[in-house]
Amino acid sequence: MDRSRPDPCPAVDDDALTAAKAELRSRHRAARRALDPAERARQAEAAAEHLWPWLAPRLAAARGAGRTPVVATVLPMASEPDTGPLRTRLIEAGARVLVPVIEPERRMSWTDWTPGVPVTRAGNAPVDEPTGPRHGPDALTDALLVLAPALAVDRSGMRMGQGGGYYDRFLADLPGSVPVVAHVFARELLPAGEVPFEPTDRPVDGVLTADGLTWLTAAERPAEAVHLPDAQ
Ligand SMILES: Nc1nc2c(c(=O)[nH]1)N(C=O)[C@@H](CNc1ccc(C(=O)N[C@@H](CCC(=O)O)C(=O)O)cc1)CN2
Ligand SMILES: Nc1ncnc2c1ncn2[C@@H]1O[C@H](COP(=O)(O)OP(=O)(O)OP(=O)(O)O)[C@@H](O)[C@H]1O
Repeated sequence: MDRSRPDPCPAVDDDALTAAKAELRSRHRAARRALDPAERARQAEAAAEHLWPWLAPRLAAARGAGRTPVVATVLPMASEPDTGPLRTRLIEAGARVLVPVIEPERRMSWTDWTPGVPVTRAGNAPVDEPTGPRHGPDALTDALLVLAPALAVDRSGMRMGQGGGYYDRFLADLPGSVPVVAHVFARELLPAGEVPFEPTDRPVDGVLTADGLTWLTAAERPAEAVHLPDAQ
């Protein structure tokens, strides 16, 4: 996957960047809080449905080759896009589902999620984490997909998360062969250049919303973003 950064980097100083991120975060958090739970549930089903035509053949191919396909996602906070329907499908398709655990120094490890797995609330963020064995980033070296949380992402692939830098650090070391797709609400997919970024930020390859799966940089697609809601 092409993970080159958009160029040129916007010329903003650190304070302006921090302020721009804070403003964008508070705007998107407020919009998320206003979303009706029934609509959130509908959107979770729709997002899983849109991802499936791309994912299912890859899951089947891995299984056919005797491998257990690995997909990373999250156990969502109440305000985030729900990943429940997708996780259920993944387990039914024989995938291994890994979700993050917060570690010191803003690092993450990964644990297996299965239906009914015991979870505990993270110490310093409102997220649940399975209590089972933890794995380092190597568990995702050959992953089929990393579905990354974000508060907003723009069409150049720059994502803005909750502000901890957890995913930034993780993605910086992830092999470029693993596709990274940001999972957001449709209104959080913004025009290119609207998400402020730092040199440590690494663009995502695609964006999943309830409206479709959008690839931003994959080699087989044109340079500009292409919307493929029903991609096979
Ligand atoms: N579901 C999920 N798990 C995740 C992440 C994430 O973004 N989503 N993370 C990705 O880095 C890490 C946790 N990082 C986090 C860091 C800060 C806040 C935070 O400040 N949250 C706000 C509340 C946001 C809201 O409810 O809308 C807060 O506590 O005020 C949340 C998660 C690892 N696990
Ligand atoms: N690879 C890295 N190494 C060291 N510091 C980093 C790295 N990536 C990001 N940071 C720092 O982490 C802090 C938070 O970054 P940023 O605002 O981009 O987080 P985010 O993308 O919103 O959060 P997350 O990645 O957890 O979803 C910033 O101060 C940033 O400089």
